Amino acid sequence: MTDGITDWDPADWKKATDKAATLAHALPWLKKYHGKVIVVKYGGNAMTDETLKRAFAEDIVFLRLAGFKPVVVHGGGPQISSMLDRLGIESEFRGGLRVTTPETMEVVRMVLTGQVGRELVGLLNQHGDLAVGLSGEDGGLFTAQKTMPVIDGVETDIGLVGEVVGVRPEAVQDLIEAGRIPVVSTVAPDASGQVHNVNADTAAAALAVALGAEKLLVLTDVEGLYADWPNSSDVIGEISPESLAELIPTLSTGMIPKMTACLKAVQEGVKRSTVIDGREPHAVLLEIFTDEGVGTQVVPGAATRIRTALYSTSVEKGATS
Ligand SMILES: Nc1ncnc2c1ncn2[C@@H]1O[C@H](COP(=O)(O)OP(=O)(O)O)[C@@H](O)[C@H]1O
Ligand SMILES: CC(=O)N[C@@H](CCC(=O)OP(=O)(O)O)C(=O)O
Repeated sequence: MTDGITDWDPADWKKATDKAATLAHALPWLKKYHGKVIVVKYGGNAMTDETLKRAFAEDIVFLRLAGFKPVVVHGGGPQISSMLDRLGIESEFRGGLRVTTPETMEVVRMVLTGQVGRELVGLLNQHGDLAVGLSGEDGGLFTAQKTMPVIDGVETDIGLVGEVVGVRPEAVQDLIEAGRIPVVSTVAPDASGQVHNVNADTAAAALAVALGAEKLLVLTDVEGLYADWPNSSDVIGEISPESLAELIPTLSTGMIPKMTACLKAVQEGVKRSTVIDGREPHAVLLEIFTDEGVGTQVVPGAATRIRTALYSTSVEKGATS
């Protein structure tokens, strides 16, 4: 009789050994990032699909349980536009930034802190109640100053839009030290208490600098920075801050604040910033645990490296947003 003795199915054994090999391969990155702060900016355009949102939450909780210190800064541009639309208020962007009247500001604050941030905290907390939401108004986190972007060579008033001029990261640091995952929405008061709408890429960069983050990861809805958008799907894999500074004036739409934020983060001490495609399930883990990385990395001293797109539909998908 052989009761109680079972054999491995060869297919299951192969799966188990593959899993062990994958985990062992992760060791260098686990060592590299253990105890390090990684600021992850989750753009509204990457939040459209429920499966992707759940995969994002899994990645962030994975990083935290693996000993990293992830901090999420979220956007919500499309969600704000959709709410404004429902309320019959038109959305207007100048230089990639939303023209923000006092009425629009009320909607921005409601959607970012009351809807998008809440949803993300809920998704993360399905894995163990680690996430805590806060906004730039909490604990003096951000101080904003009205910004007047130069558009077509002219300083332009676009309303209650701010840039971050001060960060008091203590509230976020307290949460990190308590083992929590901070989830930050980017509404920020100026010195008089008037709340301003701050582009989430800009705010994420300011927070990454203030926290001394190892990395700023920016999730969006394209494979990275296209070298010749919208004509070709060649992606800039790696670029130095100096070369990026030369390129930024030639960029359009949301890529202007995004790449400016990546540049500023690296210029002010973050080791590298990377734009990755949030439409790819588990994009965060893919970026962190691969040699080449994915997306576009801004790294001091890098020679510009251009590669063909990993999937050919990138430009068409990106160009629709
Ligand atoms: N050179 C470029 N490379 C990639 N995307 C670009 C480029 N120029 C403009 N874009 C546009 O920028 C968009 C991303 O910015 P944005 O819509 O603000 O994203 P998010 O909501 O993730 O912050 C892309 O979907 C694409 O349409
Ligand atoms: C000033 C400004 O443009 N603020 C943005 C804030 C949200 C954001 O940045 O969201 P994404 O990351 O999804 O683009 C806005 O109102 O849309």
